[in-house]
Amino acid sequence: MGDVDPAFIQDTLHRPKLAVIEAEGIPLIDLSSANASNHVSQIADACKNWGFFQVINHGVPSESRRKIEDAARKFFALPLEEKRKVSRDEVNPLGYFDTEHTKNVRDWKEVFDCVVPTPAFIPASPDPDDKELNELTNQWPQYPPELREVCEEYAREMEKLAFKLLGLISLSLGLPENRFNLLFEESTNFIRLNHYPPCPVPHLALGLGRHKDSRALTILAQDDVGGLEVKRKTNGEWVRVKPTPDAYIINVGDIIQVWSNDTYESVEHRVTVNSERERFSIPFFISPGHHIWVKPLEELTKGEKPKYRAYNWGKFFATRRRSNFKKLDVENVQISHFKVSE
Ligand SMILES: O=C(O)CCC(=O)C(=O)O
Ligand SMILES: [Fe+2]
Repeated sequence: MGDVDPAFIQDTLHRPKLAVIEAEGIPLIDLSSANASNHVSQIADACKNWGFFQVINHGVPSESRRKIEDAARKFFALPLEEKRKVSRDEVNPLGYFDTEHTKNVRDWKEVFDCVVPTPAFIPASPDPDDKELNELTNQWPQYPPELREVCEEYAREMEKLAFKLLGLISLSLGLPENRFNLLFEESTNFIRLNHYPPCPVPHLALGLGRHKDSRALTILAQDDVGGLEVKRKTNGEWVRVKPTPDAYIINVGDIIQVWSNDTYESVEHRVTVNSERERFSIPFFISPGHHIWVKPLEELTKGEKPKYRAYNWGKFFATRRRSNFKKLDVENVQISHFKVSE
């Protein structure tokens, strides 16, 4: 193991297999208008069977993606002490971070988080009686100077795509296309820049441990290296999402699972690393306003029991944020904690 910090080493059960299984069958949906009549049923099948799909002809200009990818490379190439000037800390959850732990094992990665659009607010504490809000403040590095502008431009493109996808998801659940729109007023959307450096022990560590995304929907740009693995619903096997040039990978997050009363499930995924090539990825997490109470939609629970109690998104976020900062002995707050017993 050489000099590798034992904090990175996964339990035997969670170590990646050496033989990669390519995911056959993760749906690839062509969002160009010529195919519009199929979009809703394609999305319904993808959300039910995989919780993941890829989109092409999505309308996001490739220039906008190239600019943010270039800026991310420039930022992560800076010396550590430069990056640490914009480090996230116990007060500010945004900025640079290289000591993330997922399920208490350290991830082989470094990240930069920013919230867009601004201003965005979250509760000051997890305490339900504390009504104080804090504004989320981005920490922009000095270099590359264009980072802020490219993130803001990229976020505007992501939002357009997000509303297109949320509209299709809503239709696929038998709801009006704009059903979700109001829930995203005063959103807490954020962009994460991920950098996974080459790893000397790729069979023992993970770039990002198995997890589900806690927000509504994730739109991910991955580069051509590959490493994202999805837990296939049919047999629980980890399968690799093959990089498709210019495509976006979309996955349903926990909030859509709750809104849809489990019709669509948030699926576990993880990232493997390799000893030769660094990898970059950029997820955009679409998230409601802090004031939103997340619960199964009434239209979908007529004649059916809601499977979750309502939880306040802002308080959930504040609780996660507090525990994310430290390596914990207890499990992070999860939607399963709000599940109504059968
Ligand atoms: O890097 C990737 O491919 C996935 C990242 C991811 O799942 C996340 O940041 O939540
Ligand atoms: Fe994720």
